[in-house]
Amino acid sequence: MPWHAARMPTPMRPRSAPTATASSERIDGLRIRAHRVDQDVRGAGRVLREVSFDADPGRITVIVGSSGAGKSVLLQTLAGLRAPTGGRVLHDGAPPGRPGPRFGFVPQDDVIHRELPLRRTLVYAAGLRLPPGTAPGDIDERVDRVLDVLSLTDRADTPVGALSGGERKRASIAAELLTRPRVLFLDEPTSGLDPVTAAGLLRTLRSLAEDGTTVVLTTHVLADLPRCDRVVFLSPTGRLAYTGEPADLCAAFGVGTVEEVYEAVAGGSRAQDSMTSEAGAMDVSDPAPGSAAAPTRPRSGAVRQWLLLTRRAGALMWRNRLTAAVLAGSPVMIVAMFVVLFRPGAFDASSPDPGTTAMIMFWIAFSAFFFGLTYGLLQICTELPVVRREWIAGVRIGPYLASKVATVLPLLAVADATLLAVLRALDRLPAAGWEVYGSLFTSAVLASAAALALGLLASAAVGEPGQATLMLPLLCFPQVLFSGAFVPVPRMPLPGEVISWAMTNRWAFEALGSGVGLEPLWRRGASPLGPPLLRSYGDTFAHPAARGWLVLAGFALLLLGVTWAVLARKCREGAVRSRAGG
Ligand SMILES: Nc1ncnc2c1ncn2[C@@H]1O[C@H](COP(=O)(O)OP(=O)(O)OP(=O)(O)O)[C@@H](O)[C@H]1O
Repeated sequence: MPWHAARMPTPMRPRSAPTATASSERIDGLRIRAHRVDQDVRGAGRVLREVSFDADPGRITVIVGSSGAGKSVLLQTLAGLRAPTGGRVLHDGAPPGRPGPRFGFVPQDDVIHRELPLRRTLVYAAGLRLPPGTAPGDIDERVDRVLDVLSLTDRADTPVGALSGGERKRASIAAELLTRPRVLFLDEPTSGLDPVTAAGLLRTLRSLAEDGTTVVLTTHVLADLPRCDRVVFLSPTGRLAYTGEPADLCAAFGVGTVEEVYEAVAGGSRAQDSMTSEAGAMDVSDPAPGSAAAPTRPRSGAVRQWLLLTRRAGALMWRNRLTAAVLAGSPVMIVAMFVVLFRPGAFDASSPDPGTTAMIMFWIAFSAFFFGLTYGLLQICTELPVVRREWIAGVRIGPYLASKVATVLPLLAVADATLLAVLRALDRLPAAGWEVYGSLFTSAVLASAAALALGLLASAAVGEPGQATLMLPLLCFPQVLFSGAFVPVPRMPLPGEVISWAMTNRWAFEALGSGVGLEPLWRRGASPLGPPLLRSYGDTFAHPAARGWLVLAGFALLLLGVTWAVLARKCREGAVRSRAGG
C-alpha cells in the first residue's frame, strides 16, 4: 500500500540508528520562524511570496514543490544566507546573525575538497570547526563516529573525488555533523541516492533531530515525506500551498496520492487552513534585540586556522596534478627559453651587450611575475564553494589568504632562486658577489609576491577556473608592454607613463637592473651602445633597488587587501549560491 493512501503513521524513529552525535548532552536546536517572507532573485523576479511557517528544534521540516518553485531559495532565506525582500526570518526570535561552527548547511554542490582521502578531509574540517583546545584524540573520535553514522568507515582512506555521488553527498553531510550542529539545512540530500541509502540518511537526520537539532531539507523524493515531521509545500509561484503534518497532506487537498497533490498545487490549489493558522498566530512585531545563531562555542583562533589551512593547502597542492605540473613546468620552460634566446657573457665588462643585459633583466622580472600569477590564479577559484561553506562555519578570510601566501610563496622563492642560479651557471648572469645576488633574489621574490597577490585577486574575482585561464593573457600583456623594458618609461607618452606606474613588472625590472648594476655597466663598459642606451632609459636604474622593493611590497599588500574584500563580499552575498550561479 502506498504511504499516502493511508493516514500517515508517526514519522520513522528507528531506535537502531546510531546517534548522530557523540555526546548525551541535548542539543539546543535553533528556532526558525518565517513570517510573510517575500524573496526577489535577480534575473528571476519574485520567487517567494508571503511564506510563513515555523521550523522547530527536534523536528525535521521538509520543503517540497515543483522544480523552480523556490525551494532552494527558501532554504537559503531560512538559513539567513539571503536577506528576505519582504517579511522576516527570525532565528531564536532575532534576525539571523553570522552563522558559526554549529550551523550546518549542505548545498547541492560538493563542498569538500576532492583531492584528499575522506578521513583526512574530515580531520581538517573538524580542526577548523571545533573549538580551540579540542584534543587530537577527540577530533579522531568524532571523525570516526560520523564516518560510522554515515556508513562511510570503509571509504575513509579513499580520496573524496573517487567516492560515488551518493557517498560524496554523505561525506559533505559528515563534515556538518562533526560539531553537533544546532541547525542543519540540506538542499536535496537524497537526490541521486538509492532508496536504501536515502532511507538510511533520513534515519541519521532523525537521530540528529532526536538529539535536539533543527533539521530543514528540500527534496523531490516522495519517499522522504513520511520520514519528516512537517511538510512545507510551495506552489509554482512561490506561495505556501500547504504546511503541516505529512500524514494530513493528501486529505488537505482532498486527493488520494502525493502526485495528485502536485497536480492540484500546479492547478492553483492551496490548503488554506493549514497555511493561515500559523501565519496568523505569529507575533513577530518585537523580536529580541541583536542577532541569533551566533556560535555558542568559540570558533578556533586565527593562528590555529592559519596553521591548519596552510597544512591542508600544502597537502592539496601536493596531490593536485594540474597544480604540480604548473609549478614544476613554468620554471623549466622559462630557463630553457633563456638558454636558446640569449648568448652567454652579455655582462662581461670588457665586451658587454647592453641590449641583451636589459632584456635578461626584463625576462627575469617577467618570469618572477609569471610564476606568481600562474601559481595564484588557480588557488581560490578551484575551491570557492568550499571557501564559502567554511566561512559560514566560522573560518576567517584573513587566515585563509595568509595560508595561501604561506604555501605558495616559499615555492615561488625556490623557483626564483633556481632561475637565478641556473642563469648564473650558464653565464647568462654576471660573476658577482652575494650582495648582488641577494638584491636580485629579493627583487624577484617581491615581484612574485605581488604577482601572487594579483593572481589571488583574479582567482577570487572570477566565477570558475576557465575564466581564470582567460585572465592570464589579459593580465600579462600590459605588464610586458608597460614595463619600461621595450619602450623606456622616459620615452612613453604621459598616459603610458601613468599606466606603467601601476605595473609591478616595471618596478621589478628597475630594481633588478639597479641591483645588477646596469647603469655603471652601460656607462663604463666597453660597448659604444651603452651610453646612448642609458640616455634612452634615463634614470630607470638610477634609484636604489630598495625603492622598487617598497613599491612591490606595497602592491602585494594592497592586492591582498582587495582580495580579502572581494572574498568577504562573495562569502557574505553568495555563501550558498554556487548552484544557481549568483
Ligand atoms: N542566482 C540566481 N539567478 C537567477 N535566478 C535564480 C537564481 N537562483 C534561483 N533562481 C531562480 O529562482 C527560481 C527558484 O529557484 P530554486 O533553485 O529555489 O528552485 P527549486 O524549487 O529549488 O528548483 P529545483 O527543484 O529544480 O532545484 C528559479 O526560477 C530559478 O531559476
